[in-house]
Amino acid sequence: MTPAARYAAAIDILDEIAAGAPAERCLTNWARAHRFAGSKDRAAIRDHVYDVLRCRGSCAALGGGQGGRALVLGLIRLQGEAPETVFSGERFAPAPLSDEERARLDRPVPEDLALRDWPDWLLAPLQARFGEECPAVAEAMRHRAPVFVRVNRARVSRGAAIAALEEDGIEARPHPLAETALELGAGARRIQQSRAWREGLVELQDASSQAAIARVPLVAGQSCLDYCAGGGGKALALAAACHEARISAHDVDAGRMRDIPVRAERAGTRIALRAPGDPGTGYDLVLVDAPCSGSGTWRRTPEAKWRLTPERLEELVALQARILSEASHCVAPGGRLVYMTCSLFEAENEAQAARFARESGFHLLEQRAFSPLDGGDGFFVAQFERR
Ligand SMILES: C[S@@+](CC[C@H](N)C(=O)[O-])C[C@H]1O[C@@H](n2cnc3c(N)ncnc32)[C@H](O)[C@@H]1O
Repeated sequence: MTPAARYAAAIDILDEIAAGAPAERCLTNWARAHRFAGSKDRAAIRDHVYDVLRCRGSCAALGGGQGGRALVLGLIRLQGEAPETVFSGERFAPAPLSDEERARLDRPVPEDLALRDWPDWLLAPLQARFGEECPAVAEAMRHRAPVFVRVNRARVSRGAAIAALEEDGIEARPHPLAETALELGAGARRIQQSRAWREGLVELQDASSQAAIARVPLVAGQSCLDYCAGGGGKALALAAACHEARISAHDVDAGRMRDIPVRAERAGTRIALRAPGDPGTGYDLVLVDAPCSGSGTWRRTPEAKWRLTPERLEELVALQARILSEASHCVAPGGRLVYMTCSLFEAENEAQAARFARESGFHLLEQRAFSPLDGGDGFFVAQFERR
């Protein structure tokens, strides 16, 4: 496909998304209906769609509307390309610009583009949390997130992991957020085909999550419950950090833990699965990686930022409070509870931690928030001790 044809495909897909369909489903359906498109075409189209979703407000302002064509015109302007090279009307390319679209190109570019890419109702929480850094954080959230892997230190050194990735043509360099973190460069898309990944030397995990896990003081012989284990990302990181700890995983939805045994085997470790509603008690450490807005990860899931509503955020805050209360019963006297979210908002982070400390028999020991200005996703970790 020509570059212009890929933009034309992105226009069609963005029209479907604007009509309410989820982006992933639209991309899959498009690929099924266009079998001639190769993997490079599909990757480029996907990048265009996600670049628009990340910057939907500024693309709409620059392109003059919310439809696929206007959004892609806005994206081309944002990227500093000449619109006529894409909107050429040549075979499979988008139709040439109309007079109205052409007239739009002469209008000045608005100055507050980064803030337009953040939902209006969430500007106040962003401002409250980040103050003077708010525009820089909003700007960072408009760009693609780096790809990070966690080196499985139980298996391999950081240097050996870098060498193994290089054998498969994947560039990797250490990232300062965590000793286990490698940021991938060229070849990152091939990570799950690499020997290093297949043999459990590395696992995909954001650098902020790794930095948060590095703060968890799990020691040999202790018992640990990952109360909201999902696919087991945090449980696996804890197991790698402390091979001699006994780690259990629990989730309200057993199906979400389906991959944990396979992932644990690949990593050369063992994680015991608990049935939903039967997490057990008396753990030295309980981790609550709570369901949240996911706002810290919106560079990867930009659709979610336009979908979140004030009502949903309120529901999430209430759910987090409920889960913290449930999980607190699993902690042994004198044990620790660690609360994590991948949110940027105080309501889900500092305010939630302060409320829990006020209302429970737990004492807040420390908390740390990470923002995309640190390099990884937005993330929050708070540690409590049971009195
Ligand atoms: C942020 S995700 C966990 C991600 C996971 N820890 C990882 O690193 O891959 C939150 C998880 O909480 C689970 N969850 C939601 N409500 C819950 C509840 N009441 N009790 C336990 N788990 C719950 C969800 O099913 C979801 O898997």
